[in-house]
Amino acid sequence: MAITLFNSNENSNTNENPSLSLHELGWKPFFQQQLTLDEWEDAVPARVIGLHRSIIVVQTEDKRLTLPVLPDMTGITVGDWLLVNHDDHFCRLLERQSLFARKAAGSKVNSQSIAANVDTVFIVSSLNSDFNLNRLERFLALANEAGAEPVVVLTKADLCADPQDYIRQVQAIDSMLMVEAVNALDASSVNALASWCTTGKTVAFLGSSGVGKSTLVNTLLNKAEQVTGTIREDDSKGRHTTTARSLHPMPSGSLLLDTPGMRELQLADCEQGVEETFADISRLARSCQFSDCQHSGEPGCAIASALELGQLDTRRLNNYRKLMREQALNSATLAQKRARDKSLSRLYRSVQGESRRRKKG
Ligand SMILES: Nc1nc2c(ncn2[C@@H]2O[C@H](COP(=O)(O)OP(=O)(O)OP(=O)(O)O)[C@@H](O)[C@H]2O)c(=O)[nH]1
Ligand SMILES: [Zn+2]
Repeated sequence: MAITLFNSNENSNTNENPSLSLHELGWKPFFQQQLTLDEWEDAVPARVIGLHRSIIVVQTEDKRLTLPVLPDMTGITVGDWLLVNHDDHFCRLLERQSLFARKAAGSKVNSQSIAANVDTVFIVSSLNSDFNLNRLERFLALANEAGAEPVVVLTKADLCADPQDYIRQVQAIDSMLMVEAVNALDASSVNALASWCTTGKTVAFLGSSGVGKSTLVNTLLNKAEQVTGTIREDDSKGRHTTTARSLHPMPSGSLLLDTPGMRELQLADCEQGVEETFADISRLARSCQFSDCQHSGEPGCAIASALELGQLDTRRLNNYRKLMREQALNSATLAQKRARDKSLSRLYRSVQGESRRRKKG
């Protein structure tokens, strides 16, 4: 996804941008209740709106600040709420209401935060040969794992003979799921998303390449043309280009969280997200006669009878099994890698210790 930034120079601790109220920045009782009375006196809430290699750009109720990234600030990501004291120094990170994270293998960082405090994630799929229920379920599992409300947006409705048929297919996944079919190029059609894009709501987009995410965003931003997502940024070391990872206010009052990391999200350590996405199957499994039922021909299998009665789709059951296997496999690979890194560093330490002892001796 490539969109235009509001302000390419984010490196000035000035009051150059219009002030936004805390509510407009996405502040809610969930964050408010985390503050002590002392903290209210000594600090102000600040939302992370931009993230670059060595600086974090935050917006308080009355100013924009750039903070240097200090060691105790690692893991902070765009969308986070921080407390900043009256000298503009970082105090602490507030607990997140939702978090998209990439489970990265490695000895130091096991999980990389990608986007925090997203209220609604639009899962975008186009109404053409790209339409794929299995893929939608995969994105739903990611949204559920993150704790963000998913809304399915079916684009290219103008090119589709029967969008209603696709809407029905998506609703068959989960009757409570919100689904909208739109022409992403047409503002009046995209207006169907207005109720999720109200003041102070943070929204993000997930979906494969070419499904119309940038088009949707540009329509929401009232932009006629699209500009690429890299920005020029001034910092103390001079001018250089970085990848945008930012939160942008939109004309509707909502905040668009746009970060390239959303593309690389994988199903790993995601069991809860998958279970939530397939809650109907977990529910059925609980009423199988045997508590360890494998649903492969055992007597009294509730899943087998739901399949027989047409209450459960074979496709959906297969995809559930596939995504469970996939997330377990990815998690196992991560665990192995972590264990390997750990034992390697133990080995290095013991070798170092040994050679030191030899030198001494
Ligand atoms: N007719 C029609 N064309 C659309 C619609 N949505 C997107 N398109 C076209 O589909 C193409 C791809 O759209 P993009 O918005 O670039 O897709 P994207 O999801 O941002 O793709 P990436 O940047 O690769 O992730 C563009 O040519 C759009 O003009 C729609 O609702 N109707
Ligand atoms: Zn069973």
